[in-house]
Amino acid sequence: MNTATVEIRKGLAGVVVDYTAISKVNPDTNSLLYRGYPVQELAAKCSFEEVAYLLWHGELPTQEELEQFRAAERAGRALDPSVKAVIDALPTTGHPMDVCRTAASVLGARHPLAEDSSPEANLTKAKDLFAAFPAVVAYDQRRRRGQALVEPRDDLGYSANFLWMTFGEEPVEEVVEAFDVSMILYAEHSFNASTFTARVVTSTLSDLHSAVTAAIGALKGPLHGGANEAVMHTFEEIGIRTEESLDEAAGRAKTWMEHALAQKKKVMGFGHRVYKHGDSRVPTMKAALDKMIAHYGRPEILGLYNGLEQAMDEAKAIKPNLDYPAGPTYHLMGFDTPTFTPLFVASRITGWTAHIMEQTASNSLIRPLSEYNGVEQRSV
Ligand SMILES: CC(=O)SCCNC(=O)CCNC(=O)[C@H](O)C(C)(C)COP(=O)(O)OP(=O)(O)OC[C@H]1O[C@@H](n2cnc3c(N)ncnc32)[C@H](O)[C@@H]1OP(=O)(O)O
Ligand SMILES: O=C([O-])CC(=O)C(=O)O
Repeated sequence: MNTATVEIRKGLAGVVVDYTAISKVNPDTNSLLYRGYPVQELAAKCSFEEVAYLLWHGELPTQEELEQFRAAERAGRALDPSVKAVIDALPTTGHPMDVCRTAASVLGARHPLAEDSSPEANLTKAKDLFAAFPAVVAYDQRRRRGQALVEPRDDLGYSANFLWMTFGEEPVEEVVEAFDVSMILYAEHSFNASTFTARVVTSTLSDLHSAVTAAIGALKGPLHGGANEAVMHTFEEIGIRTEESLDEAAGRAKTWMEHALAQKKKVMGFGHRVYKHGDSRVPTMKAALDKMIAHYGRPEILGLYNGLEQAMDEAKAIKPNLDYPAGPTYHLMGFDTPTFTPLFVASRITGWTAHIMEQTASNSLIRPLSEYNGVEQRSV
């Protein structure tokens, strides 16, 4: 084919690849629906467990279904000793996302339904991963701090137990609510890079854990999930000074941003492939961040947040994405910066596995074309 007649869509930008009934991202109205429900409404009225159930089943659970699901989730929370042994064998100098990727793979290799990709088996495996992952993320942060494993508590909900296993202290309700909101907002976002990766792997008729393991690899990068960690590195580079006023912090952040943009730097936590007028999830996540700033009494964090946002808006009119308010929220809660993207993994397991099941139900091998632009045919 003549190159002049071929339209190359780098990064598949603007290309519609398939149907999905799981979520609808509408950049014109800045809206995001999970199975028809606005995500803001789900964040205000539902628990993360209910939202996970909705993503997999297409409907919110009845009270009885929720109780059954919660009981199964609580029964699957303990860290599998073989997964713990593998984590313990990994260096603490490596990135926690490598630990997540390895843990997903080990959980797959040990699952009794590993090679069964029937709808029932995939649903079971999705729910098992959902239940098992908080222990992986929580334990990995603890071991890096030289702390021992904290066993799960089955009298706590998903988010309260996650915080309990991470910090070994019963969290206050306000913090649990903000964390739960972040899990709901991170759960699903149509054909983003990691979900698409999971669908590509699934399209070869490979298994669910292989698809999730690959998706974790895709999420790690700073152009995708790794941006929540990168946002905190920006805050740290500017310098977090607890004694500083909101205005002083905002001033320093603005100066930092002006300098960064003058050097043509990409600042993580801003911009989005689909949303060009702001990310639908940011107002809800920012409200959760505001509550945490008030709860922990940290106005300087708001100063840094506002300063960067204003300077970016004035210079390039580029808006923050979900990772921007999520990063400082997790920081205030006490998570170590490299743990932020693993928190995203724990949440996005729901969306990924819903897409894996959707892809399986209506499969076609994903195999696009490329246009060759190397040297013309020649002889050895
Ligand atoms: C949960 C999530 O995964 S949300 C995304 C998280 N990722 C980030 O926060 C990483 C930072 N952001 C980015 O790199 C980009 O905005 C992306 C990758 C998310 C989307 O990018 P694309 O749709 O491919 O747009 P692209 O990167 O081409 O940017 C268009 C223009 O805006 C600029 N731009 C976009 N984002 C940023 C940014 N964060 N900082 C500075 N400039 C930016 C680009 O430099 C480019 O400018 P130019 O036309 O003068 O060259
Ligand atoms: O949709 C995207 O490209 C990235 C994103 O916001 C997400 O995965 O949540």
